[in-house]
Amino acid sequence: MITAHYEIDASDVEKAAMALAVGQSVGNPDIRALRDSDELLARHQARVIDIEGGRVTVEFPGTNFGESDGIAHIMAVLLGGQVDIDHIEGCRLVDVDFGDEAGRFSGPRYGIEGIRQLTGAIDRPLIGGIVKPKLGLSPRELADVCREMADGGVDFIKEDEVLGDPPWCPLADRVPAVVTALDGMPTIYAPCVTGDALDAVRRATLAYELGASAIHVNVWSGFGTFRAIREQVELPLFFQKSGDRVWTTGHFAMSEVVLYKIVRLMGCDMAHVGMWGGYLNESISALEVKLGVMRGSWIGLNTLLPSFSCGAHPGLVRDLGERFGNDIMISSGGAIHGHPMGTTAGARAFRQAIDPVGTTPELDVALELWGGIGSPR
Ligand SMILES: O=C(O)[C@H](O)COP(=O)(O)O
Ligand SMILES: [Mg+2]
Repeated sequence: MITAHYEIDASDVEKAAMALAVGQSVGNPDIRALRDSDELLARHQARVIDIEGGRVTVEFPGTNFGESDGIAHIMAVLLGGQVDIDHIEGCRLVDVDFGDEAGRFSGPRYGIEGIRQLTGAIDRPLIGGIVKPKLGLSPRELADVCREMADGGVDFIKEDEVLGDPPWCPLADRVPAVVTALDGMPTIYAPCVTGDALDAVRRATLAYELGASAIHVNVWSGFGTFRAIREQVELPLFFQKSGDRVWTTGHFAMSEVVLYKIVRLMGCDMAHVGMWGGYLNESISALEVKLGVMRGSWIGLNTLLPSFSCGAHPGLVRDLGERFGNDIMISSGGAIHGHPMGTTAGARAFRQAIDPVGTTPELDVALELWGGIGSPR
């Protein structure tokens, strides 16, 4: 059984809730068919079990889900046809208990602990480096950028989400170039393989064969694609959220709790969580809710490492760690490559913000440029 919690906007919430339950299980929300026997309805019709104001809880019988019905099918049931009913003016999927149906999903292969083991970053926030310029680099230049970031001490590198498989920097050429450049270094490298399911899985497999040590996929690939890669490619998987607000805001949407539950269920090991400070300045409470979903104990699954980015700079590092704990990654592109002393210095400044040893000229320059340590709010 799957239990879904909704916030419904309708003049008649009871009618809306019934329309949702019936329409998303047995049939037309208004008209019963001749074959709608009592027995069939008892077995398959979703049940409205609670209504409090606009908050509605609906149970979907487990028998409605076959073993190979993945997240696409489940979401079509939980957040599908109700958007096509006029008298339901808004419907937000606030939370989901996937019940026994969660058992078909494997969750993160590595989790936070696994990522720590792979990188050797055991007891501190991790630092991620994002390749920038996002576009326009040749494989050789991209490899140089990655090497410079690794020299500066980043634990993880991802290509930015707008890098696909262009002819001037194809995946097949750039992955070996970067792998060679990072040879012997502990840094994890995640090429971006965002694409339609077929292409994303093919590209992830190719990246694995060419020696990549992680995989980066944007939300637009679709949740099932993350799961397919998780099952077929034995590498840490990074979820990049840009685009998520299309699904989490508006009259018909899922909450971020649901989003990150799905991301964890699909088997991602690291996920872009948002940012505190920077050009995406989310509230502490909203971030803590997401962190709870990613790092809290949940149905026996491995945890998911939250990656803060979108305007991160060294002046924010200490506060991020103090506020949200060690089990985070802080990822940056702009403030690494925009450091006046260059990319390696930019990466080093982030590391110095975590573990300052001796003099810290790179950090000092960064703090001068982007602001000193101090809470964003
Ligand atoms: O993909 C990301 O996380 C963003 O592009 C962040 O990049 P920035 O550090 O340049 O803001
Ligand atoms: Mg980006």
